[in-house]
Amino acid sequence: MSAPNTVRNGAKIPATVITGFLGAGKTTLVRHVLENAAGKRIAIIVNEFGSLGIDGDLLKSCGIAGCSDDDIVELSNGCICCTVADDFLPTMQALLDRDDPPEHVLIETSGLALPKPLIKAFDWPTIRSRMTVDGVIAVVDGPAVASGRFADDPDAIARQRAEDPSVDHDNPLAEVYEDQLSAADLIVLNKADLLGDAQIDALRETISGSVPRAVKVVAAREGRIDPAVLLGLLAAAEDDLDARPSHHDGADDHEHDDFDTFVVEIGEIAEPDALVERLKTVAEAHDILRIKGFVPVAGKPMRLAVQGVGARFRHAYDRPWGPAEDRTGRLVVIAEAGFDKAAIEAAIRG
Ligand SMILES: Nc1nc2c(ncn2[C@@H]2O[C@H](COP(=O)(O)OP(=O)(O)OP(=O)(O)O)[C@@H](O)[C@H]2O)c(=O)[nH]1
Repeated sequence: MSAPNTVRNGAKIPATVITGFLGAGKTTLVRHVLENAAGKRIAIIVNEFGSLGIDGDLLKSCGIAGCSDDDIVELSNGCICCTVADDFLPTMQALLDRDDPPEHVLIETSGLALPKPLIKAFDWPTIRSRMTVDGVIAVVDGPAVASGRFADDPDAIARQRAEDPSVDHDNPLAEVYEDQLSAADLIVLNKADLLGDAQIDALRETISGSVPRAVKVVAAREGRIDPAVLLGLLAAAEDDLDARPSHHDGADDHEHDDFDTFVVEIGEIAEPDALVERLKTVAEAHDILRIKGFVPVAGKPMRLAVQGVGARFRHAYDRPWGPAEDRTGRLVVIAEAGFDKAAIEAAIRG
């Protein structure tokens, strides 16, 4: 009997898990890897919290030679940490069973996903025999950390603990961020273009001091790190789970109900800059974490990709609207739960 086709010379297919909070630059980093893959056959699994597969769509429209739509698998509608058995494992199995299986698998988790349950899945016998986690890369939004986005307020925690001793954090973002960092074999301090040298040094020190073991922290712009480094960490993370503590260790399950998402549909807009100004104002007023999607602009055959992280926005035409696509704009909004959906929707529509 011949050996399974996925195990060549006894080697397992490496997988790299790319984690990091909403908007840190995970898709940007994945794109950089694909653009510099030097012919390596890479499959990508893209997971999103919202119900629209924006990241997968952005990667599919990237036009990179050798990167076909079949190599990009979208797992939308729920964080991968909670859908491991239902979505992730069958997807991985299908990739491995292809006639021409990938040489490397990149998994971009949602910005709210906890990486540990995903790494644990690689310890399951059916996957373990054929794959290994080469490394977990945590992408960090440098300016967001510098602004205290993920910081706990010790006084607030003390007050909450007095009422409920099981309270861990007062800031739900902190818990997700810390879990993502704790799981990492390499931390990419991204958006270095928005930071000064002294800030980068200080952040590197703070981050290094906050993780449970020595992990390299590398500053980057637009996720530009040599793929040979990113895809060659040889960490076998599935063998090393205890070194990656999670706030949810010991818990059977966890919830994402600290955060919520919805989609705003809008018609053709007249002018991109006016929309972006409106979005900035809404994002600030409602403390929105992430807005992203595609919008039709009057008179333009191309669709406008809009990306917002907090109140920082970028927009660019990415590809023409397809003949079968309705020219309806769809923007995914993600924020801490309890926001005023109707007010946000009205303000975005203008
Ligand atoms: N200034 C600056 N912007 C960046 C950098 N890297 C990424 N961005 C921008 O940050 C925004 C979010 O980047 P993405 O790569 O989509 O982030 P993500 O982590 O995949 O986002 P989610 O999947 O929604 O969590 C986009 O507008 C990017 O163009 C960087 O190094 N500098």
